[in-house]
Amino acid sequence: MAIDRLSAGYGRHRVLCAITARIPAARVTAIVGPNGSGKSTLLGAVAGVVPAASGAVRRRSAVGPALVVQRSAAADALPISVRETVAMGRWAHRGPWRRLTRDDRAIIDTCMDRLGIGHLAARRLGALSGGERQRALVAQGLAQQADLLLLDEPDTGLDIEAQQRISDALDHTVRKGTTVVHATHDLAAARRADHCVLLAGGCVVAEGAPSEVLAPASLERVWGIARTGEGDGPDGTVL
Ligand SMILES: Nc1ncnc2c1ncn2[C@@H]1O[C@H](COP(=O)(O)OP(=O)(O)OP(=O)(O)O)[C@@H](O)[C@H]1O
Repeated sequence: MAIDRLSAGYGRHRVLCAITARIPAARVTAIVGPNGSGKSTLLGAVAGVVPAASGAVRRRSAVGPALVVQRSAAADALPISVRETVAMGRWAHRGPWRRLTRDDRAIIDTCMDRLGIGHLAARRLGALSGGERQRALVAQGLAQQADLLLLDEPDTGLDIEAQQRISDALDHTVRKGTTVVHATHDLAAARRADHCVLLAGGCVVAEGAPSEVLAPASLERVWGIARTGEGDGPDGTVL
């Protein structure tokens, strides 16, 4: 996927300023940057839910991407079960009546199992813990079987098991050919990605291999701090 001079925002408030980036296919790309740097807006613009003011997102596929929003953005009050939440991932495949096929049901079960939430299928989404809910939203994203999966901070505030489940599920879908792009504050997760885009103030500061993009000089430039790795706290310091 190629993002070419993409500008987008909300009304008159321009957030992204001519973003240009190359997102490698069937790989994991991490979008990093300080709070308010435009990570969610970029994901939204790529997904088409935030309209582009100018520029373009070029993809080979005509199929829309799957977007997994931050769990805080998911409506807790909806009387919807975990299974129904994951099933929504199949709606785009099923037209207005949304009658699920046997294949759809098998995909929904597989996605719940992959995230370790099969036992929660009948529970109400709003009654789950934050980590459980996040896993349900990732399962919904996987159930869409899109070739581009966009995730907004899927790892924030999760325990190690939930993080590992999500990470394993994403690795699996990448091996099957899906392109994954996730926004994160977790530098360790960003370093594990294949590609990294660093944003500040709605602009791309650096793009490329995580080891280069997240080098101490960039971190210092963007956050005003130098993190040299060992002896400087855990690699996964959340910024
Ligand atoms: N729905 C909205 N309406 C108006 N402005 C918005 C909206 N969503 C975000 N913004 C503004 O756009 C800018 C970028 O926000 P965005 O959520 O894209 O940043 P972010 O890098 O994802 O931040 P964070 O790390 O805090 O999640 C901020 O100034 C924010 O206030």
